[in-house]
This record gives sequence, C-alpha cells and structure tokens, in this order.
Amino acid sequence: MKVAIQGIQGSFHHQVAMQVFGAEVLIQEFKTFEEVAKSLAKGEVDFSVMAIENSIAGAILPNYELLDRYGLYIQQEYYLPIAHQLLVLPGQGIKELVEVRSHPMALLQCKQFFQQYPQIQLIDDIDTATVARRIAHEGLTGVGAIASKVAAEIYGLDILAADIQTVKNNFTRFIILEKKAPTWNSAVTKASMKITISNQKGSLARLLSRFAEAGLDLSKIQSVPVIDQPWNYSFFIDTVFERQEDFEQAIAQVQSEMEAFLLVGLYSNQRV
Ligand SMILES: O=C(O)C(=O)C[C@]1(C(=O)O)C=C[C@@H](O)C=C1
Repeated sequence: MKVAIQGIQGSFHHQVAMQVFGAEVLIQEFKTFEEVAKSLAKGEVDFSVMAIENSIAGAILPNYELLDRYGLYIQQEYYLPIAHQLLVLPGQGIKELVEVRSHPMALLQCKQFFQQYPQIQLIDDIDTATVARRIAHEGLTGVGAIASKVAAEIYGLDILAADIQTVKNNFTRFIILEKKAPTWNSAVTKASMKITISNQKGSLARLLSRFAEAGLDLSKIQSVPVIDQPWNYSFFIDTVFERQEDFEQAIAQVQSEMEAFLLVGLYSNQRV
C-alpha cells in the first residue's frame, strides 16, 4: 500500500502514516500539500495523509481548497499530540542562533517562545524534519529547527529547548484521504460535508438550527471563499452523531436551504 505525505522521515506526517498504516507501508514523500493531493488524484498512491487543523494555530485553509479541487474524500481522521523541540547541531547555544526554520504551522505553534529572543529570525521551510536533516547533513551553525524528538534522534541533533509549543496540550488533526466517495458502515459516527447556501438573511442560522434540532453535534464549521463569486462563501461542516438516520433526516430537512451539497467523508469520530 502506498501513502503520500508532505515531508520526510521524522516529520509529524510521517509519524501519522506509520501509526495509521503500520511500519510496512510504502511512504511517498512530497515537498508540498499540492503535490500530495495531485499524486492521490492521479492514482499514484492509495491514500494521502494531510494535516487540516491544529489546536493552537487553527485551520490549514489551503488544504480545504485542495480537497475540493482534486475531488478527494476523507476516509479517516487522526489526532496526534504535538510537542515541538528546538534542535541544533551538538554544541550550539541559543546565543549563536540567528535563524530558526520549520514548517509554517510549527512556527505558529511556537511563536510565543521566541518573543524572548528577538534576534532570532523565524523562517518558513518545507517541513520540520527536512530542516533538521539539512542542519545535520550540511553542518549548519547559527540555524535551529523546530521539530520532534523523533527527528532529533534520527538526525543526531541536540534539543536546546524542549516542548516549546505555546501550550503543552497541543494536537493536530490529520485526515486520511482517498479517491473513493464515502459509503456508510456501522463504524460511522462523523460526517464532513461542503455546503453552499444562498446568501439570504438568516439562511446559515436556519441551516444550523435544523442540524441542532435533529440532534447533530457540530464539531467544526469552516467558511471558505467561493472564488468565482467574490464575498460568497461555502462551509465545510463536520458533525458527530450516533445514528445514520439522524444525519440523513437532518440533511433531508435542510435540502431547500442549500445551493450545493457534497459529502466529503463518513468515518468514525476519533476525538475524545
Ligand atoms: O512539518 C511536519 O513535520 C509536518 O508534519 C507538518 C505539520 C502541519 O502541517 O501542521 C504537522 C503537524 C504540526 O502541526 C506541524 C507541522
């Protein structure tokens, strides 16, 4: 089985791919989320792993757009606890650092820590582990990486500061994507959908109250722009429920409020 990820061994995506699919899985590494989505759309891999939201930094909005544009569906979700370490070449001290590089989402999660070090420039890079590997392979001094403990071990770097994310209790929600449209099975307790509603007074409020009346728990609502209609929005909505009938009944009731409806995923709720 082949699985596409953004990043390399030691990245958080790599850890999720191994935990979800097992150590035997064939991992295809890419530099961008766009390449990850494209490889799945072309059928070069069976699944893709993609971070969609972090509990400190929020949603990765461009990834919603990729789901849509490449016609991909959510097969599973996975919540990974994220602890970030400041990694350097052995022997380097904090005073020597002039820049720290990492994935933009990782930098956002550690912004507060660096307020005490204004001399350090924070620079977006490909992924956490790629920076760690580059520091190790090129013997870079003056440069730090924000990455995991696993990356520190793999690439032989020192942990200069541990657990530097703004709050200890930090999670990233990953989605496992496939090309196949969702189908029901007995494990399904969560649905993701993309809904476009007519821009009329109260239409979103009506839609949401119908969901509440049907007993659906809305776990996430994310607006995304409709790009060919400036200032109009679609909504990615996640709901958690116990019975398939409750979900189907709610959707039937809101049909008249919607201009477009796409079921993006049916899977088991993993949030505890
Ligand atoms: O750079 C990595 O290690 C990643 O797997 C990327 C990523 C992300 O896309 O959010 C994954 C989890 C963390 O939130 C930080 C970075």
